[in-house]
Amino acid sequence: MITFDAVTKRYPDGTVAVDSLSLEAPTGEITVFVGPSGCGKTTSLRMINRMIDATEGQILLDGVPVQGIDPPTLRRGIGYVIQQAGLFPHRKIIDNIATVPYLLGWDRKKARARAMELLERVGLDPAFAGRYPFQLSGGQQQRVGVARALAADPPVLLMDEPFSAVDPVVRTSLQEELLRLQAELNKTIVFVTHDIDEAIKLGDRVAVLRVGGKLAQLADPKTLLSEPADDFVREFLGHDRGIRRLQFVSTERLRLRTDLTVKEGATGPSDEPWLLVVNDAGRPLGWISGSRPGELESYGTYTHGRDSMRSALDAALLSPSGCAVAVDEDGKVAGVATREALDEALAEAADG
Ligand SMILES: Nc1ncnc2c1ncn2[C@@H]1O[C@H](COP(=O)(O)OP(=O)(O)OP(=O)(O)O)[C@@H](O)[C@H]1O
Repeated sequence: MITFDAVTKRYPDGTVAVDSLSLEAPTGEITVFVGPSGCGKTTSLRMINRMIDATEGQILLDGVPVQGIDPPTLRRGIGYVIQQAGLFPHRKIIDNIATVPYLLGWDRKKARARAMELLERVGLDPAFAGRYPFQLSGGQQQRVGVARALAADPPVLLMDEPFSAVDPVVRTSLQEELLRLQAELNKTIVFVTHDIDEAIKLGDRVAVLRVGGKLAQLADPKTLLSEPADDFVREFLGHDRGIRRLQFVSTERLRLRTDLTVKEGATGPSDEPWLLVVNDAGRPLGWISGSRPGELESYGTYTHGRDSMRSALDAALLSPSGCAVAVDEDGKVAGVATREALDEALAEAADG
């Protein structure tokens, strides 16, 4: 566990970057620091591995004050990932990943074997091992940055806006990769971002900081969205706070109709305005309407019980029928969530 105990950082010019910050980042969880530019996120993060020293108060690692640990020893147990990966441009990918094991005096063969293992772990082709950073895309470099931080298997990982320099699609896949890795590795992660969506997606706990380095709220994402502590947090969460809350509402209890699907080629007259056509394997092909029986219209799917109500609503909005297609883990149609069913679920979510 990482503990901030009344930590203040005053820079020599008098700027108070962090003001009496007290919070805990529990072991095995992702704690996200989020807030507007200049609110002290990076300063807070860097005080953990002593790249910056606190002016007052203390930071404890499993109860031990970091001030008492010499920085090289401290950093051996703390992986650090930054924006744009910060790879050594003249070193091959494999040697970039093996940087810390080399520093720790591992033999070359063992360090390289570890690097190869990590390359695969972060979802990269082993063939990249012999390339140089400039021969990789930004997203791939970022994965190498994560692999490098994990190389010596540190219990703590500090991540400073690691995904903010890549496009939104790559960013989403990096976020998912991190969550997948974390489910296996259970590191204690402190993650800095200015993007509230990223904070909500990744954080077990989210610390919202305001300019002046003061903690505005520390809560799990669901609580943050439903009970913002004050106007600053409310505003920072943005106007679509309600929609975001749906991310935490399960589709398990969403009522499905199974009488609105027809096999391909078996369509006949129906009283229903829309029917969903499925193939022999039970996968969706498209909607047909009574008014245009020959044409298959687009549809949106969500995985029933696994995806959230936000996904179900998104799926409904992608279908001209206004209904969401519920599929199982194999992509087979489990049923259809009609507007009425979605309405009921939304009313329930608003109550709860
Ligand atoms: N070396 C320094 N000397 C003086 N002031 C500094 C120094 N480094 C940072 N600051 C100031 O401290 C405050 C907090 O900076 P910090 O980089 O921690 O914020 P941040 O929340 O990470 O911002 P951003 O999202 O823009 O990176 C800012 O007002 C910044 O200008």
